[in-house]
Amino acid sequence: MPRSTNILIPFFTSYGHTFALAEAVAEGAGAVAGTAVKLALFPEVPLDRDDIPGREAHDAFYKRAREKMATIPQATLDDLRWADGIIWGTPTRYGNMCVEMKNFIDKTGTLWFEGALEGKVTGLFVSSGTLHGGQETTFISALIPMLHLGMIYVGTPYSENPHMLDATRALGGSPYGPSTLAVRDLSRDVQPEERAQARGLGKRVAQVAARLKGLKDIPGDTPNKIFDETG
Ligand SMILES: Cc1cc2nc3c(=O)[nH]c(=O)nc-3n(C[C@H](O)[C@H](O)[C@H](O)COP(=O)(O)O)c2cc1C
Repeated sequence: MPRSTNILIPFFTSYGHTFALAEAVAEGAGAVAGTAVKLALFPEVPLDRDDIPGREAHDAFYKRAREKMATIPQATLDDLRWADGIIWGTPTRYGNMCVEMKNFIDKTGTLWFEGALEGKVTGLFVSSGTLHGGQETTFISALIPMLHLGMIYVGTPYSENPHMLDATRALGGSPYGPSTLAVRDLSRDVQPEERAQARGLGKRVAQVAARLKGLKDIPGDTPNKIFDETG
């Protein structure tokens, strides 16, 4: 019997918006026959947080998100080995990925050395506070380590996401991937179009990963070992 296609969805969320997208991504991937899906949280990096206005309300969102995610395990490097496709989720932090995701990526040196992630399929999803707060820079900057690791990036096309052409409403989502907006007081819910785009990414990555599974092991002209000749 053929092995299933394994899709890992590692993510971080402070207040739950990225988690809501992660659930939709998981739903989309899980709808593809023969796919096993695992959600996993990047370990939290403790920060000395400043006392921003509205801290109490933010803390309530944080606590509620932790309750909802009580059964979700922490992401490990073995999860990355297990996966045929990896769909990463991050809140925007100053136009970039969150420290939790970067911290996790920076532990993948051995996997990079082995080429263990080469040929795996990847995608991203993002939550930001505001529409122009750096969603696209978050996607593009987070894509860079994926390419260093040799992964194959999958985005979300216009044909499946017509809301991306509707410039009259503040909706997340771009060809780079699904996204949502939390707004300043965190009160905005993920919108149906954003959820559908997240499901679409999950489905697309699962389908492409199923096709490309084992790509790295197909014999070619170039040995797949980074330091074979250079030492
Ligand atoms: C340190 C910090 C930096 C942030 N930087 C940005 C930013 O550059 N642009 C933006 O739109 N939102 C920014 N935000 C807001 C977060 O993106 C927002 O809280 C997040 O999308 C909520 O997602 P979550 O519910 O999954 O945590 C920042 C938040 C924090 C705490």
